[in-house]
Amino acid sequence: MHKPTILLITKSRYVHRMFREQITDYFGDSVDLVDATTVGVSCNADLFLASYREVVKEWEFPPDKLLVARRTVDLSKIGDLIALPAGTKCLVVNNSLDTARETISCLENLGLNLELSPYDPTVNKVPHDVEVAVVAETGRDLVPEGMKRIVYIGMRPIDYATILDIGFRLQIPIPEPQVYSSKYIRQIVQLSGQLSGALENEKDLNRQMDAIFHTVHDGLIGIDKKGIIIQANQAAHRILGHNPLVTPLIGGRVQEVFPGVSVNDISSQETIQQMDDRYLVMNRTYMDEGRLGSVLAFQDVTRLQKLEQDFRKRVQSKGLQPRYSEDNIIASSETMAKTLKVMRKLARTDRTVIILGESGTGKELFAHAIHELSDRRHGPFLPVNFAGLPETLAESELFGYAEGAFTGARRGGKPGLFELAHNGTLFLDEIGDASPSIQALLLRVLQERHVMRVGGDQVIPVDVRIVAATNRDLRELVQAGKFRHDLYYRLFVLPLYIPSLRERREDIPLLVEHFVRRYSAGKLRVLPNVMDRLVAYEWPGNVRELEAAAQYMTSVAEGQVVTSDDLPRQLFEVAESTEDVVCHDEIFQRSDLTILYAILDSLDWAKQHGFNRLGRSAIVEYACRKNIRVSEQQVRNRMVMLREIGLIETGNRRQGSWLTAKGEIALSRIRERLRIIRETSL
Ligand SMILES: Nc1ncnc2c1ncn2[C@@H]1O[C@H](COP(=O)(O)OP(=O)(O)OP(=O)(O)O)[C@@H](O)[C@H]1O
Repeated sequence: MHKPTILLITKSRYVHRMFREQITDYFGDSVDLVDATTVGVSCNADLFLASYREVVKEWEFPPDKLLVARRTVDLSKIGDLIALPAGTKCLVVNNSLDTARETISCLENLGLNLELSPYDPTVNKVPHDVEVAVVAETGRDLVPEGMKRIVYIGMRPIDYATILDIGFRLQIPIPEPQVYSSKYIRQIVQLSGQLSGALENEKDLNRQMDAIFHTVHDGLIGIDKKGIIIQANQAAHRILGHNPLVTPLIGGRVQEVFPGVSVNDISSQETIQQMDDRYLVMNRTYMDEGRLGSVLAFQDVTRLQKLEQDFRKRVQSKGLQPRYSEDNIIASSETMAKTLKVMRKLARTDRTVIILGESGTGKELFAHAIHELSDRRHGPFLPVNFAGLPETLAESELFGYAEGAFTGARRGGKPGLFELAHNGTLFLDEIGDASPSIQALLLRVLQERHVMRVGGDQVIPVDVRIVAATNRDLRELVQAGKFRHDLYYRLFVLPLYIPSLRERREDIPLLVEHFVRRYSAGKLRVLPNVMDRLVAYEWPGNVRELEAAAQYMTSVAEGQVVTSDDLPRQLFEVAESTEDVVCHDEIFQRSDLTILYAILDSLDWAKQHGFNRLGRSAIVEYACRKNIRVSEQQVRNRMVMLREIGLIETGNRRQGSWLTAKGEIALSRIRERLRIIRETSL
């Protein structure tokens, strides 16, 4: 399994080190971290994580791969800042003006009652009345002279939302997100504890707490010793669904606002509490052992829990699904070698691919291989088969539905396959069977690259690669008015044709051996005359039918070999009539086998390239290109013999020859024989 790589783009090595430590804390060694200062920014990473916004002006990134980390402040380090008298003028020093401004906005978000201004290291001018420098991360050496006091607030860590974003983008599980979010709550509570120690009376405490309380995202409630709420921030009102002007929390009993939760049992140890159908992470810190009351901190983690559940489900379903790669495609024929070569090229383009071929030729196998060879291989691969999909279900399967979209709709709605395949590949199998209304919806999403859930009003952008497949003639369906021509052109970007098994009979022995080995656990082998019959058969159901035949033969065979008595019924009829041809052992023993091969192969080449027939001189030229030296006379003699045994035919007026069905079979047998001779003579 490929390990995703994150390229860290930071301005200083301290920040780089902190990013590295923090990401490793969360994701362990499931990601590789690379430093942009060592490898440069052009490296082929799965995600570019930058510590500053202006990075986009410096380099061009694939937009879906760049993430500018949102940063927060380390709450455990700002105790000294809180203890400063209200209104103190401070200079915030960072290694650039922009980062200093960012730090200020983080501190202001905490509601600190200080006058903070950024320090510009390039100007080096300090307002005369400022005596306190607030130093974040890398500004230590830049503090201007004349400062009476320096307050260090440490590194600004990556915020939790960014960590989640990284996990989702790279599809790596994030262990127990709620534990990390509650770490944050614990810090807030510790801070409140520090405050209570630093401040003497309840009035001061309230004033300072007010400052911190209002802009943090966690619900905070100050409770007096009798259990009455004396302070509550906006987040607490929002989380509990109280309008502070209509039903303020202040003055109420704490127990009443948390129905079903035993508030008295909550301690400084954070716990997850269920309140109706929601989940809250809560803890409570007693100040001065409860004499000054307590602070209850809480956060609504219903969404996080749901995200986590969805994520796990997704990872699990991904894990349960068989994933095939190119290695699972068994083939030795030249035709398939060419097909595989084209597939590898198409796979790397990220464009829509449509796989065409008869039923059972391995189209789904190829779709998997394309995904595995593409840059999206770490993302999901989701198949949807339109042949068996009832029209009534198709829309909600593909696009999901919003909560309350219809009676019985699941709470919170359900994501559709397009959403789930985000950053991965969606395999639209049997696309020719999609109903007209589904075709219209597919067209829209392929044009607009976003979806809207059924009954929803939100536009959800999706980054999905489409691989479609069909065994029907789509062009014919378009002409018959059964398939939209605009969708046809959207899908028909990169077609990949998978040849039928009878067009590549050389693959048959290899496939038979493979499946017989698999279904007999290596105990059975196939007799040569049985193999001849299998090669001669037309295989209308292609590899799927061959696999089923192997299952049948290995079930009925006795002893260690598969005999002609073990062949499935459909093979009896055809095999009898062609056996005399393919068992021409004397052909294989002939010393001029390569000449016979050159003649048959040239006629096969002609057929593949749309020529109905080929003349003698063209056959000689073809043989020459294959390094087989042969005269026109020699070709003429051999062609007489091949005509007599029915492998080729020649037009009445002798204007060229072509390969018969028997000739095709003989050719694949000769190819196989030559391959064995080549391999054994090496
Ligand atoms: N070249 C191959 N090597 C090994 N197994 C193969 C090969 N081609 C097909 N198969 C197997 O044959 C079966 C049918 O293949 P698959 O479902 O990919 O065909 P398909 O073209 O998608 O069929 P349909 O059009 O009916 O959906 C599968 O079990 C697949 O693993």
